[in-house]
Amino acid sequence: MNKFVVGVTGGIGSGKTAATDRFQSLGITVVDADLASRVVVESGRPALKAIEEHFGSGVIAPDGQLDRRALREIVFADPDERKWLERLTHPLIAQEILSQIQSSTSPYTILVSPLLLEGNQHQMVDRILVIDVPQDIQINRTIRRDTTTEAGVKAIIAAQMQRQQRCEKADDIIVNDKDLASLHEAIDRLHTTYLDMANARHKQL
Ligand SMILES: CC(C)(COP(=O)(O)OP(=O)(O)OC[C@H]1O[C@@H](n2cnc3c(N)ncnc32)[C@H](O)[C@@H]1O)[C@@H](O)C(=O)NCCC(=O)NCCS
Ligand SMILES: Nc1ncnc2c1ncn2[C@@H]1O[C@H](COP(=O)(O)OP(=O)(O)OP(=O)(O)O)[C@@H](O)[C@H]1O
Repeated sequence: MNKFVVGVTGGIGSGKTAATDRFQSLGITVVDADLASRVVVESGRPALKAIEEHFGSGVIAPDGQLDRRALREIVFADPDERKWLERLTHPLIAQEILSQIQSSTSPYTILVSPLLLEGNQHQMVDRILVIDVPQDIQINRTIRRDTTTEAGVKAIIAAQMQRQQRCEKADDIIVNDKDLASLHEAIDRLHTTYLDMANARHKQL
């Protein structure tokens, strides 16, 4: 792929969305794996039918849509069920992501994904930016944002790559432990660097 793509990752509640909202306000197209994961299980899609057959009608809401909360409780309590769901949805999510990247016309493109480094998605990116936070901040911010418990957040953290391992794979790291203004300053600096890298790539072509 000749587009310059920056992958942004980090654990749940680390601030990926807060970071990528800033890139978007700078005019950069943001492809979001969490949003792509919703598209592939919309009602009427074959994946939703397969999920209903496997997990039963308890994961389908009265309006026919996926009951995300019900499925979340099952898959983060049982790694085998999570793996089953990932085997079904990850190839579809990858297709959706690739088509969105191909449609991007901004100077470079951001792919934001909680699982960028766990599977194959990192193969779609040229550079990896990790949004890193200490675990106590990660848990507190997620509880404040979602109606969830500390145990619920910890179950998801346990299904994700460990913080140190993630940081070892990063080209760039932002430690998001201060206010949003500090996060924005760090993003603005990286944006200049990424524009230079994307320009250098285009000159080579
Ligand atoms: C289980 C589901 C239905 C729960 O939906 P819900 O709306 O409650 O949560 P949402 O999708 O917004 O995810 C919240 C956060 O949980 C974490 N998370 C989601 N899926 C996974 C997973 N398979 N492994 C580890 N962490 C995950 C991410 O940090 C994500 O940002 C949903 O997360 C899902 O379909 N997951 C499987 C697909 C997947 O792996 N998505 C991750 C992006 S590729
Ligand atoms: N620097 C910051 N200061 C204060 N609050 C912040 C900061 N960064 C993020 N937040 C808040 O913390 C919460 C989690 O951030 P965000 O939603 O961006 O995380 P995320 O990594 O996208 O999470 P998920 O993996 O669940 O999608 C949000 O409510 C966000 O507004």
